[in-house]
Amino acid sequence: MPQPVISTRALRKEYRYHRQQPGLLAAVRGLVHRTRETRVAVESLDLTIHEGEFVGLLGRNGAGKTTTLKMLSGLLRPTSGTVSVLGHEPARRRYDFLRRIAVVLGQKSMLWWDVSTSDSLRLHQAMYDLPRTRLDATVDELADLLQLRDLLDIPVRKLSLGERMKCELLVALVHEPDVLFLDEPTIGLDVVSKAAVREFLAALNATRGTTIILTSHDMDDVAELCRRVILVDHGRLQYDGDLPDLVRTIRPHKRVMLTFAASAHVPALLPPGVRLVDADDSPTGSRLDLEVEREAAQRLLAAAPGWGEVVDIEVRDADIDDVMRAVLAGEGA
Ligand SMILES: Nc1ncnc2c1ncn2[C@@H]1O[C@H](COP(=O)(O)OP(=O)(O)OP(=O)(O)O)[C@@H](O)[C@H]1O
Repeated sequence: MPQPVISTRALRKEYRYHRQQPGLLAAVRGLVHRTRETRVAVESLDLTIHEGEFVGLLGRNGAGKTTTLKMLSGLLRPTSGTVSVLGHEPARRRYDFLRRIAVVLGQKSMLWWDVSTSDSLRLHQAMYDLPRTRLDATVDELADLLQLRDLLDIPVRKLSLGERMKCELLVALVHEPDVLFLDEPTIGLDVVSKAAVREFLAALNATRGTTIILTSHDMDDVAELCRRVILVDHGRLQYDGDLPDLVRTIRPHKRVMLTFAASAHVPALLPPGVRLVDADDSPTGSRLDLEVEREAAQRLLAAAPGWGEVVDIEVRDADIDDVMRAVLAGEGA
C-alpha cells in the first residue's frame, strides 16, 4: 500500500467576521458596536490520501472545498483538528514543505501579469534554488506536454485564458512537486483547452506519480481524471469512494433505450421497477426511453419482445451531469 501523503483528523475551520448592517448610520454605529459572527466552513473532516492518487473534491457552492484545499496547502490555519501533508504541518509553511507542493487556483492567477512566463520561471528558479540544467530539462518536458513552447516569451496579459492556464501549470510544476492542489483549473476554458489541460494532468499523474487533489464543478474533469471522489457538504464528508459507486448511490437506476422495427405495443402497466421516460412511436420504428431499477432489467428484457420486434437495446448508467446536478442540489449520497 502506498504511503499516506495527506491525513486529517477532525479538521475544522471557522471564519469569524463582522456582520455589516446596511445603511450609513448602521455602518457608523458598527464602528463602535460590531456584531461578530462565526461561520463553520469545514466541520470535522477525516481524510487519508495516498501517494499517486487523483482525488476529486466535490460539493455545491460554499460546501467548504476551497477552504479544505487552503488548509491542506497551508494557505489557511485550521481552527482545530490536525492535518499532515508529506509529514508536515502545512500552516507552518516551512520551505521543505512548500518545495514539495504546488497550488493552482483557476480563479486567481499566480503569474505576474506584465512579464512573460520565462521571466516568472527565472523567479521560481531563484525561489526554489533549482539547478539551471534541471530546470531547463523540466521546462522542456512540461512545455512539450502542454504544447506551449511558443507562448513562453509573451507577456502573460496578452495570453488567452486557456494559454494562461497552461503557463500557470508549467510555472507551478517546475520544482517537481509531489502533491498538486488544483482549484477549478478548467473554469472558463473552451472545450479544446479543457481537453488539453485534462490530458496534461492525466499524464502528470500517470508518469510522475504526482498526487493530485482537484476541485471542479465540471463533471467531465472529475469523470475523466479522478479515480476517487470525496463529496463534502456544509463542511462535512458525505461520500468517499469511487465515482461509479457514487453514481449508483445517487441514481440507482439504469437508462435503457429500446428501438423497435415498427410501432411498439407497450402495455399501460409496465413491469415493476420500470418507468417510461420518453416514447417516440411511429409505424416505421419506435424508441422507448426507460428508467429501470437494476434488479428489474431482466424483467424488462424478458417482456420487451412481446411489445414488438426489438432491433436495438442500449443500456447506460445515469448521466454523470445529472448525478452532479443532484449532488450540487444537495441530494447527497
Ligand atoms: N474569508 C471568509 N470569511 C467568512 N466566510 C467565508 C470566508 N471564506 C469562505 N467563507 C464561507 O465559508 C463557506 C465555505 O466556503 P468555500 O469557499 O470553502 O466553499 P467552496 O466549496 O469552495 O465553494 P465554491 O464552490 O463556491 O468555490 C462558505 O459559506 C463561504 O461563504
